[in-house]
Amino acid sequence: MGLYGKNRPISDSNSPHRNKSVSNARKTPNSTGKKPSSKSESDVLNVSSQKPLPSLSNKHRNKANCPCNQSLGSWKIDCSKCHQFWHVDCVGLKGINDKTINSLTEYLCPFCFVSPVPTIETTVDVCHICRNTLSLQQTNLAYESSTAANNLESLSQFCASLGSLDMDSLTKNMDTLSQFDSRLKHILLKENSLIGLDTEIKTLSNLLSEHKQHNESHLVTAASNNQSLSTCITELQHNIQLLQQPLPQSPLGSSDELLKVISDKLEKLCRDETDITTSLEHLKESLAVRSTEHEHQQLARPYETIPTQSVPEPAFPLHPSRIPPKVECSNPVPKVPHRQLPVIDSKQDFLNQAEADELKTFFDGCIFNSENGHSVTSFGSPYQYTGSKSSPPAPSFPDCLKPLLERINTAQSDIYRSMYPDQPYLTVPEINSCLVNKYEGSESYLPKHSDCEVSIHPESSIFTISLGQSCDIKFTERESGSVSSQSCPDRSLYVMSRRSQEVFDHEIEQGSMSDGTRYSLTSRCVSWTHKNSTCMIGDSNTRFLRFGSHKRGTFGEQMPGQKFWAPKIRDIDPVSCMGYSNVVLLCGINDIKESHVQCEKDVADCYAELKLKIKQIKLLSPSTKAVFVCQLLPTKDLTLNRKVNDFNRLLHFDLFPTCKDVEFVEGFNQFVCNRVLAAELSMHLDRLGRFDMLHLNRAGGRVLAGLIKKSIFLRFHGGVDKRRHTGRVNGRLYSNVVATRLHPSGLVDGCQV
Ligand SMILES: O=C(O)CCC(=O)C(=O)O
Ligand SMILES: [Fe+2]
Repeated sequence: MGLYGKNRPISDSNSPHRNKSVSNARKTPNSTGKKPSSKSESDVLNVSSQKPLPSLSNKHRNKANCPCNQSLGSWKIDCSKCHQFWHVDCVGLKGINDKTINSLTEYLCPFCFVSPVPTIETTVDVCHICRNTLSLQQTNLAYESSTAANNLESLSQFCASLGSLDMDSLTKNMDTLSQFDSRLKHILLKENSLIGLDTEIKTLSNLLSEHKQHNESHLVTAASNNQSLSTCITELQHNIQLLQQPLPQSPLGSSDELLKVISDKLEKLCRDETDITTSLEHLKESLAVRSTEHEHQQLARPYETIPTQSVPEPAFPLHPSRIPPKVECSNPVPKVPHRQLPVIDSKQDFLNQAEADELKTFFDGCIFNSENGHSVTSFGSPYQYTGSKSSPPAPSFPDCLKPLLERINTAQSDIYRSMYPDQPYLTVPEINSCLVNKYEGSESYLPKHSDCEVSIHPESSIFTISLGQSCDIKFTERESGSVSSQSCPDRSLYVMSRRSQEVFDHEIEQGSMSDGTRYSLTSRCVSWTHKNSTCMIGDSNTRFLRFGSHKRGTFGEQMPGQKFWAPKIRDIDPVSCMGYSNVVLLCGINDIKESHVQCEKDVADCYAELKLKIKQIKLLSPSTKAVFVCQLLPTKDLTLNRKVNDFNRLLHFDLFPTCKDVEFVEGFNQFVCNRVLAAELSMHLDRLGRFDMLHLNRAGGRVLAGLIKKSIFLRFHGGVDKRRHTGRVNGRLYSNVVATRLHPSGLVDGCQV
């Protein structure tokens, strides 16, 4: 076989048999002279005998011409068996280069290729293309008939049962059912919109009665509106009750009667709804006039005291559409002292001479990768830092470094325990990585930088041991530009905190070293899970939240962190957040609980204090990616709940839309609005089993922990910020604390924990 390619071009125009059409060579099977089979050909093949079968006898073909009989001008390939030439395009080899085709040792053309599926038996001279196709058809047919046979029995059973059906009554029943179904849908739709309307009316009439006390001028219209509205509401409620009553039991077949009862009630409801909507419009108009006038008065108006045990009605007449005014923080944000030292500890002669000599000899034999002004190698967990040109491999700690690592970990533990003496259950961040820098001669240097990498544990100290030639390391406070330095003689140690990296840069200037070699060994606690590091600051409701690596009861290894106690907003210490990727704040209830917080403006002041803290955190800790704020949880005290509502509304309408990288802790709304859930999650107050609706119990703590964890991980998994300056914040609808009313048992119901 071969190919007519560039070297052997044969175009159809060059072909000696160009004018001989292949189809001319075709013969009907009978004309081939072969003996016809006993069955007729169309019987065997199950094909129409009208057209001649595409049989191709070898003898009649013009083998130099492609059977397509067209001059396509493409290369040709010949069949190994029948030696018929074909255009490469005609046999589906278009695009394959001539080299590949020439390298084929065998090629069977469509006439000679026999499909691997069994071909049909025939004595007729049928070309293989047709045989293959027909054979496939036959196989399919066989399969389909066997499937049909299998299904035949169940089909015949079904047909038999169809015969015994009373089609008339079936059609009737179906009609009735579909009518019933569409009317039911209608009722459900109406009921939902009516419930919504009912709530809106209640809110508006509460607002109205509130306004009545302060403004008499519009009282007449409003009062008459209110009166007609009240009548309508009573009607509406009556009708809804009627609808909710069990419908009369009807004997089979009287579904039409049932439907009539329902649709009568429905019609009545619709009429009432129209009346109410009209009255509502009037009411809204008269309220709109006055709400502007009273905005400022309202902010300064003291909250009325609502007795906890005797008020059956909702305590929150506030409507979410009343967006609170923007709360301005004094600008610029007052500075918080960062309280960080560039070096928290240092020791001369940290290593003895023998230890130092052993290490120097070891490092002299190591391969270092070139960086700006110096070179590096590393051991333990890999430490990757911004601006690095090389990613040196990090083999495990060599034996000569192990005793040193142990000493450093003891020092780390001492520093950590002294910082958090009251949290002995916390796991000390383990120093697991050592980066060795090699400086050779006076030309070498270390560029200005800070070790504020996300992979370093925020509570890890950073230990640097110097070996060989001494030098000075220079620290610059970023904000003020003030400079200090630390001398690093042979065998000495200096320690920096991770927090200080948020405010200081360090460097070794060119010329600070004389000739000779200096090695520095910098050890840290490093892991990629530290990108989730979280600083939690909160009141007593955070008491059951624990960081640590235990599977149950802690946030686990994937979310390392530290908890800080802040009963009031003023106790939030922005310094504790430094270096953490996430900050979670759950604080404020004890502030608004204070007796001097008497009106909406006082609540706004508490909120402004929180907003200021958040701004300070962001200034002090550039590494912090997001501050997550928890809404305040409602309490058993109805008056306090009004303040809770006002505070939360400011979070929604002021904090989240105006402060970048401030996030919700997701899921709080369900958390506080589900009465059963809320009761289960709050502490028991007394022996009677009444709930302390201010504090979460252990289960409540677990739910809260779950919500916090979910919010943090959601953010990392591409949560999309869809903030809008409307009733929706971050794509979520703002919702008030659930309306509080007395439970029949006498316990306050509805708002919780
Ligand atoms: O060589 C030193 O003393 C400092 C090393 C250092 O700052 C670093 O590796 O990040
Ligand atoms: Fe550094």
